[in-house]
Amino acid sequence: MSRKIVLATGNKGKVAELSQLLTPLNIHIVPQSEFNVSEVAETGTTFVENAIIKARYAAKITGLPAIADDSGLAVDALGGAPGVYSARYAGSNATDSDNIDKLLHSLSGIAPVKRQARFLCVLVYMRSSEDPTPIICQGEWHGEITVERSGESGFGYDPVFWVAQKKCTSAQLTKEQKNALSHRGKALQQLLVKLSDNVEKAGE
Ligand SMILES: O=c1nc[nH]c2c1ncn2[C@H]1C[C@H](O)[C@@H](COP(=O)(O)OP(=O)(O)OP(=O)(O)O)O1
Ligand SMILES: [Mg+2]
Repeated sequence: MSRKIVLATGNKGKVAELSQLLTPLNIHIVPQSEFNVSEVAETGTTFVENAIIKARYAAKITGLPAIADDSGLAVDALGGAPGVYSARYAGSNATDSDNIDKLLHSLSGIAPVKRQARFLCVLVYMRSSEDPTPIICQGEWHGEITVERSGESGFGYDPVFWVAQKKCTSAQLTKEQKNALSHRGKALQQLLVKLSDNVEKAGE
């Protein structure tokens, strides 16, 4: 019998990437939108804290185990900004496009060789809202910020994240290609290993 886990994110792009990679497990991943879980304030100063806040909240509302993703973009020339504030870079109601505009503006005049950045992703699995030992996995993906947008796939900052290995932006990769390289894909590979142990044990 497959076990249900709630995916504690309101981001459809994340849901698409995470559910694809979780398919091999004998678990039923349900996005939190199906339970009307509202947005929770991300008050932490680290990705780890924010991922725990989101997982704990979804687990509490649904009574199910939860997986949360907190992620963002760290740009070297900006001292690691926008970092944990990536989703709110251009303000609390900012769209992805607003955030990209602000990023390109902040980097205007910065030479291509000085535009290194990395995506960071923390995934947290909590068996319940009171789980004292959540499983925490992290992934990183290095790239450079372009001077203009290219590509329509993915979400967030993908249209301006240059992937040297593929000579295109991450918004020009297929979902499979992005998952094979990305911060989220790497964190999820680790989580899959730890989760398959855990879910098998819990399901016995
Ligand atoms: O693969 C990615 N490709 C492009 N951009 C990305 C990626 N991964 C994270 N990002 C950006 C989007 C957002 O500006 C921030 C995440 O913010 P973050 O709070 O974790 O997610 P969110 O608010 O969109 O949804 P939720 O909190 O419900 O999971 O980093
Ligand atoms: Mg968020």
